[in-house]
Amino acid sequence: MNKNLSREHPVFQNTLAVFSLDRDCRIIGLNKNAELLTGRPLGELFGKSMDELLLFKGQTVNLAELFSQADWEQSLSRQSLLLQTDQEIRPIDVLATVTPLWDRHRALCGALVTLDSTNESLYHQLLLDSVSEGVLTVNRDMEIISFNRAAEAITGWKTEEILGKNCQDVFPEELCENGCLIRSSIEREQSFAAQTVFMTHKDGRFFPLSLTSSPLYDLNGKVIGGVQTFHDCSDSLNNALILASVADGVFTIDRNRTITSFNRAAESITGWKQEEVIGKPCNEIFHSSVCGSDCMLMKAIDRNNMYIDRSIFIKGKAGNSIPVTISSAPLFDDFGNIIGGIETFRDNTSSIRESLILDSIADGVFTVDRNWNITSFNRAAEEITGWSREDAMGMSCSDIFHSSICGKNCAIAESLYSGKPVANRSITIRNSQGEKVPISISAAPLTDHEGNIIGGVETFRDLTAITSLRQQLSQKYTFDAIISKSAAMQRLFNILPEIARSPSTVLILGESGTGKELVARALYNASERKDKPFVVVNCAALPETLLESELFGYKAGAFTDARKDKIGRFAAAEGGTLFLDEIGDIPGAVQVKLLRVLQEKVYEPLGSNTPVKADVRIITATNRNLQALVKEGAFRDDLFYRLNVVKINLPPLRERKEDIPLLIDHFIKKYSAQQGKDIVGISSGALAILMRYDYPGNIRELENIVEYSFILCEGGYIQPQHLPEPFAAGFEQPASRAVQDDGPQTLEEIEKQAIILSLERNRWRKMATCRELAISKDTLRRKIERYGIHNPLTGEAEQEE
Ligand SMILES: Nc1ncnc2c1ncn2[C@@H]1O[C@H](COP(=O)(O)OP(=O)(O)OP(=O)(O)O)[C@@H](O)[C@H]1O
Repeated sequence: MNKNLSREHPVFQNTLAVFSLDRDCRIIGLNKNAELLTGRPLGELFGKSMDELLLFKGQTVNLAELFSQADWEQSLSRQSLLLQTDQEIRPIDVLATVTPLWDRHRALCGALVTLDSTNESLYHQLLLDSVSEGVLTVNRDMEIISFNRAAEAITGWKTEEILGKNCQDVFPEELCENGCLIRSSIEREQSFAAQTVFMTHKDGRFFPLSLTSSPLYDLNGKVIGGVQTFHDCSDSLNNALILASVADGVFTIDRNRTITSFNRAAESITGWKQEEVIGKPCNEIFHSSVCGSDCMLMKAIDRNNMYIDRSIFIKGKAGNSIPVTISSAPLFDDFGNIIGGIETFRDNTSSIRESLILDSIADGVFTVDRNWNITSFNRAAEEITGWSREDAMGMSCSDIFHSSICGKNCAIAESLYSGKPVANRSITIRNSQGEKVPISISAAPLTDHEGNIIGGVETFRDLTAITSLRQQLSQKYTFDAIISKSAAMQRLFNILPEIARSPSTVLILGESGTGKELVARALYNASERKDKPFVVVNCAALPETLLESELFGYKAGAFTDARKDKIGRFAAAEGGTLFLDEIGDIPGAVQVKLLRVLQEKVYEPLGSNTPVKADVRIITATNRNLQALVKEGAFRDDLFYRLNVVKINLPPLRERKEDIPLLIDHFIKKYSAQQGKDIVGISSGALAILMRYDYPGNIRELENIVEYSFILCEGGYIQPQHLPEPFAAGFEQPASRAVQDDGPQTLEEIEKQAIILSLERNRWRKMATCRELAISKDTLRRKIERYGIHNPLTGEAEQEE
């Protein structure tokens, strides 16, 4: 090293030694004079601490400490500094100036240290010109006494044009009057760092500047003026304005977790003001549920990774808990180095409130988008279906519910067709275990404020408990296979077990189809003879001669064709029950024989004189008026009295219409099971039609109607048009249109069809269609246009009333 180098050295006398330092006061650059002064090249000094090089008043100049002080940017006044070289410490008499360097987030990122020799004005100017920030100095009278090259470039003014002029005359800005920073620095002997103000360029343009103002001291520490450094911050201001306008909260931190920016939305979400939080550790502000080792932002910085949409809770200034969704990412400088992190956060209070409300509803609720994909799924829905919200979200609703009406009988689609919500429809779904769950659903389309269909909402209630209750109830309405809730039949149910147990003959009276045979079988099933045969003979179906041999059998040779013995139905029913239907139709000869069996419990087969014992319980039935037949002499009165020991009267269906829904339900289940169809019930419209009818054929006729409607109804609910003539008259729908079975349709397709059907029904009259669909005329016109619907008769999209 050059030990002779001193302040007298000619090179140093004419130039400046300049060092550039990073934030930790390590040397990251120096000029030729600095190399000459220290006698060491850049390679040796790079990365060395500046503190090791300079002593100030005999002490190490601890720049880091200086940096941490509020007014650190105050230049060190001219003092005798000791320059420490490898071998020795030499005093040099220089003016040392430390100029702070700020990054665009207003964070201190380093400094320029210049060591000036005694040729003040020249070196002062050289110093100023080598600074990339604009520098302006004024005396106490606010006259401009220096203006560097960067200041010229930024403001458009030349030094010679403004030197000696009053600063305010050159820069007549609004803030000159009251808020002049440089004047404040002079008056208060205080520095103001990185303030953003607007300044007028020489060409009249208005632009933002970031200003730092400090007092200017003489050698005795007296304030002789002020110095201002500044740079054009249009870019960073634009960024700041964008940041301020973003609806999400945004804040940035440096690598030490210190908050370096905090936007307006962040202020309104948390209640903190920017000036209260800048410079504070972020965990002291947010107290979030992940502060500490789980901090997403520090993870983002440490791992150079992004974390998106994490739901956490933070604390507001008032101590309130705020649910937010955060996304964190590292923040880079222009050279790609990570200098901190940025976090955006969105207040979820309202959506959480909505989902809390949804979750508090006891009914299952889910919504779908226009393609039937589930967009929300509440807690009750999870419980009823067994599917978790995570699994259900985004899936097609039919894949979750597997219900009997999924597809073309979809309740949401139906509510679109009818323009009315569907309410309380009972269906079955399969839960995640594949088990059937009975539920009651209500459905409606979801529309936005312009009436556009954006999806559908369905609420549903678990009917398992209700169903089992209903089953218990319906058990009350059944006796064996007989179903009825009518008072007369309920009385019968009460005495049927008694009758079944007794050996007495039973006479069942009732119109055709009222269930006489059913009652006879029920009596048999409940009797002690239930393990023995139950034999049915329709007395009206056989001619007189045949009936006798059918009942009592015959001996070989009894008549021409009787080649061998044949047992009769009495013998077949031995020990069991013989049901003689249409007993009013038996001829006189058979009446006699029957009377004998009833009285003596014996009979003789045809062609035999040997009596045969008969242990048979006899139940008879007729739809004829036996008493009238007795009166007419067509029926033996003694037989009548023998048969009429226990009489059961079955009322016609028209006298117990309350049984109709119950019976329909029963027959739907019966035929669904038989035919493998998924028909789950009857629509209220179809039921209303069937309730109005009188049923001369009684329950058999009702059963036939249900069986018929199974031919037309392919699934879901039996509708009026599925009923046989004449019930279905007037309910015909253009089948090809109403239900197009070519795969699942989107809500839009269904809506289009619903509109076409309604237009057709209303003969293309707009107002009537609007009324039916409960939409406005504008909405209808928009939808007609959107779907390209045309009146086939006129070819026009709309027809005036
Ligand atoms: N209460 C009921 N519950 C369930 N099904 C019934 C009931 N009553 C009648 N049925 C059904 O109606 C149909 C006719 O009943 P059933 O044959 O017992 O009538 P019936 O009075 O004997 O008729 P007929 O006088 O014409 O012989 C049968 O399929 C039967 O199962």
